[in-house]
Amino acid sequence: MMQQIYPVGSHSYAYELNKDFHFAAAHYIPHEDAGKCQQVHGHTYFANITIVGDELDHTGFLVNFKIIKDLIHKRFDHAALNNDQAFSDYVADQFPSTEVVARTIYEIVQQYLDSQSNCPVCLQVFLRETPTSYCIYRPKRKDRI
Ligand SMILES: Nc1nc2c(c(=O)[nH]1)N=C([C@H](O)[C@H](O)COP(=O)(O)OP(=O)(O)OP(=O)(O)O)CN2
Ligand SMILES: [Zn+2]
Repeated sequence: MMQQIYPVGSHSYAYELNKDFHFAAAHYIPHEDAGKCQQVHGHTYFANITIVGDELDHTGFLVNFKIIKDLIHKRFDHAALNNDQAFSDYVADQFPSTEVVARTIYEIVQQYLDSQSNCPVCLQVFLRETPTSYCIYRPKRKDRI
């Protein structure tokens, strides 16, 4: 796997953790304006997830790298994204575009982080769909940054 640093906005948290992983998945965009993307096709997605916080947990981790990968990889690797309940063929904001998949990954990760007593925060999800196309999803925050 290529080792690379991805752009992250400045923040004042003490710890910043990044987890990289791949997953292979099929999808289509169910709208005629999506051109060839209307046809079912596959990608080897590359994800980089950035998590920040000020406190470590009982293991000395901000969050376990393995859990972050498993949350996404176990659900989406070798999956047909359009069949996953996170996505819909009827609402554009839920079509499995790079943007929506990146946002969905954020939502899954942050939901897990919300259950942790040391309160880590997912700052952004970088999602590469092809060698020439990627999206960064950064939730809007009023606090800390
Ligand atoms: N804003 C978005 N635009 C497009 C998305 C998307 O998710 N968000 N998706 C697609 C297609 O699904 C396709 O997977 C990617 O398209 P594209 O980058 O055009 O792929 P190519 O490999 O053909 O790119 P080249 O750089 O021309 O080789 C389309 N648009
Ligand atoms: Zn695609």
